[in-house]
Amino acid sequence: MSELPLLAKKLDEADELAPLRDRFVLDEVVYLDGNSLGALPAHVPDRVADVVRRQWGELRIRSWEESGWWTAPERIGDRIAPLVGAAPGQIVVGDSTSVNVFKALVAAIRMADDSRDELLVDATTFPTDGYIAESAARLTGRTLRPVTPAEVPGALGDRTAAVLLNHVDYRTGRLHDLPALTAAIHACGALAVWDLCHSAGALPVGLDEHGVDLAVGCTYKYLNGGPGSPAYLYVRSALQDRFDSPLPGWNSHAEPFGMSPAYTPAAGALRGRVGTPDILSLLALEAALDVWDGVSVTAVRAKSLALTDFFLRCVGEYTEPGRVECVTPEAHTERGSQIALRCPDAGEVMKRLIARGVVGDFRHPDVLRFGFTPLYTGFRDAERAARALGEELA
Ligand SMILES: Cc1ncc(COP(=O)(O)O)c(C=O)c1O
Ligand SMILES: Nc1c(O)cccc1C(=O)C[C@H](N)C(=O)O
Repeated sequence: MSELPLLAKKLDEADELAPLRDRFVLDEVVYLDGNSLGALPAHVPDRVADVVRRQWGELRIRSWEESGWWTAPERIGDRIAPLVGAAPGQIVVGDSTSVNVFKALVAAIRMADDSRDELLVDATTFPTDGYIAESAARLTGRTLRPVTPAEVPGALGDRTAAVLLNHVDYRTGRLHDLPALTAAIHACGALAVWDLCHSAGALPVGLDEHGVDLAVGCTYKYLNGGPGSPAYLYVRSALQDRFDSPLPGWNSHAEPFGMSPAYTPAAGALRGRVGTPDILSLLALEAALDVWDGVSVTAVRAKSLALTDFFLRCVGEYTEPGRVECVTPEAHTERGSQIALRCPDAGEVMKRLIARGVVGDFRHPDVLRFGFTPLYTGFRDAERAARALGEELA
């Protein structure tokens, strides 16, 4: 009889973050897919109902001012800022990650010296970043060069205008060295643009500390903003005056209600805004961010590593050796908040796991992906998932 179930129980009992689970709507399912869609914070439905019934239903147009709708993109950006190590005034929320990748890349190229004609992109990236980078390069007359993050230092040079990288790889869960890569990019005179989709809310990012130039991220994963909740754009304060948006919509105008035919950009991160914000999603996100009150990202990171270590230990005990290959690095300095296991029948195995109440996801062609969200995932969840996995793989 394995001692792991008892150990899991003890680890849960000693876990200071365990009570946070009550802030979410969860059931008996072991939910290891918060790296795709975060769970629903329990207070969000009532808050959204208030936005719909009172702010929209009763106050109607007055809500742009009285309910703070107009300033929501920057206000909510300031709520996200401490989670990614940014001082206030550098993040605006709105649009999708894809759209923000576009804004960030074109703006970065416009800030770089004209002689720099290359844009480097993570060759292993979540596809949307690669597609958008290709279009940004084509529109600006630059050459797109896909390279793996490990190849970036060797690929940098006088020709590099900007580099787009993922902090954590969506497939393998590998955490890339943001401080070192940003420093290398700066040493060659280029701009560093980071996609934080798989790191924000799971581990410390340190945007200001490491001098990141521009960053984007989604809010529906570890920030639990809900399906399709708006993404965010970070523009380092020192660069804001030079941020020349390729999508200069009226919401980014210095005087939006001046209705001038001439465009004058607003000061600060507001330049990253485009058109009318998606208020319902934005305010659902704002409510969702309340779950972070009193929670430190450092504590979240410590639990995330403990959870993924424990899950790997359970998989090691419950699964026949060689049946799966772990593609997530073992070193803590190289691991995000997910474990990715490779096996040829991953698609079928994940279907069976989901059918028995263990929800992770399958990533083409052969990866089983298990995301660990420290705010609501426990050690018993990790043990149950590994046990079910071992049985399905047997
Ligand atoms: C690294 C990364 N970038 C971007 C996206 C998605 O972008 P969008 O929010 O535009 O769908 C995802 C996930 O969907 C992702 O994992
Ligand atoms: N954004 C998603 C969606 O709209 C539907 C299904 C999944 C997603 C995801 O976020 C996938 C996720 N970025 C991934 O890492 O695979």
